[in-house]
Amino acid sequence: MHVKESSLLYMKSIIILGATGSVGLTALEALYTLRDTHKVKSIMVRGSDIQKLEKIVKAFNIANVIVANKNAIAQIGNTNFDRKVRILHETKEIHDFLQHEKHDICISAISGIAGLIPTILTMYSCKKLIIANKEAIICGNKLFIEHATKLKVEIIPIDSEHHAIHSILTLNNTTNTCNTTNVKKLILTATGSTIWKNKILPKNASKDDILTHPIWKMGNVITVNSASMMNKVFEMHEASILFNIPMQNVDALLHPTATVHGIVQYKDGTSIMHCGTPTMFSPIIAAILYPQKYDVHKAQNLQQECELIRNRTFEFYDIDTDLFPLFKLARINMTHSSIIALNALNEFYVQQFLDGKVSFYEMINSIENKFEKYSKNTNIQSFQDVIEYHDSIQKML
Ligand SMILES: NC(=O)C1=CN([C@@H]2O[C@H](COP(=O)(O)OP(=O)(O)OC[C@H]3O[C@@H](n4cnc5c(N)ncnc54)[C@H](OP(=O)(O)O)[C@@H]3O)[C@@H](O)[C@H]2O)C=CC1
Ligand SMILES: CC(=O)[C@@H](O)[C@H](O)COP(=O)(O)O
Ligand SMILES: [Mn+2]
Repeated sequence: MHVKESSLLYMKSIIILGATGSVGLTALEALYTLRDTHKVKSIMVRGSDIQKLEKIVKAFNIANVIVANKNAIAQIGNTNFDRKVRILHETKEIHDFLQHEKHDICISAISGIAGLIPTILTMYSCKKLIIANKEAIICGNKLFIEHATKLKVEIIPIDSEHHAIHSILTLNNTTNTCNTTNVKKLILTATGSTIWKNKILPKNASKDDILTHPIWKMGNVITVNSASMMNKVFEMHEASILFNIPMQNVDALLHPTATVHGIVQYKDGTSIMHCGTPTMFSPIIAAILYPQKYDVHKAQNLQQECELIRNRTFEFYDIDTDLFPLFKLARINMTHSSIIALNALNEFYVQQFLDGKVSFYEMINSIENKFEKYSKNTNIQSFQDVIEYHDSIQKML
């Protein structure tokens, strides 16, 4: 047998949920680097840009393409998809496929609660979950972790701060068990986006201000969430759920350069900080290869990482709630249903903002005011309950 053939036998198969997005494209970039050992077999998208989709499918020779938005299917008829590509668009066939088609690794990178059910279903057939989709984690909450535990799915976070914390908590082992025994606090860093950089009060913030991030190039929704600081509120819950640490022991500090991504403070008064160039390439490739380590010199674009801390000043500040009123919500005790309500309100008003229907300031005020009204304690026992509760909140808006 030729060497090439024998290595094919060990090719790891990948499914990317949200392959056309910012995280999805970076994941594809990482997987291109690993193309001798990893094969992108399936992807799921909404179908917003069929030409982009077509390019990806061709470049990676992808076998299965799930398109969630049925209206996009009509456009696919006019494109050059190879006839061998299987295109799935009916809800039942999508669900069956996700639940039963075997993949070695799932990269969950759909934005919003729309990623919850696909991620949950994939856990039946794929045992390594690399996840960026924080809304799925916080809305699924303890049900999400119980589901993964029951199905023996290994979860590896790639949200940059959670990747940092995960790297610290697994420093002394290779089994993906996070050691939190002597942990006092988990601290996430926040850039503050342009709001902090240019000290713009929310009242004066324009759409251009908000959609230009000084550090990260991301999808629109998370870019807005970053500027409103809702991203950090979500991420604190995400950390609490993933690492099984009470919210009182999770904190965030403003750190404008995003050189340090996460800090673990121990009971003995010492802390470990995790630094890295602000690019999602690092968490993604680390998670794909975990527990093996990636050799940074293999990737041209990460050479600078060696220079990361030379002549640097590391600044950390408390998060100012005059600039970021929504950060007050990080200090409120939330039930499972109130987190779902908060996400539902946020998804609704962020979309209104992106559609030009409300200003950034109105968006923030609406989320804050409506949260008081809609955050009732409702019993959530299943993923179905999560989706129904989310939908019921959005119907009232
Ligand atoms: N961007 C980043 O650097 C980071 C992102 N995250 C998190 O990762 C997730 C993805 O973020 P990001 O990549 O920025 O988002 P993008 O908006 O750039 O991409 C979203 C992706 O999800 C797909 N999608 C959207 N809705 C649906 C749906 N209903 N069904 C199927 N697919 C859908 C989109 O398909 P289509 O293109 O066809 O619309 C696209 O592929 C979010 O939860 C975000 O908070 C976390 C850390 C960093
Ligand atoms: C890359 C990543 O992980 C984002 O979630 C990032 O954290 C957004 O930046 P903010 O710190 O500005 O929210
Ligand atoms: Mn993050």
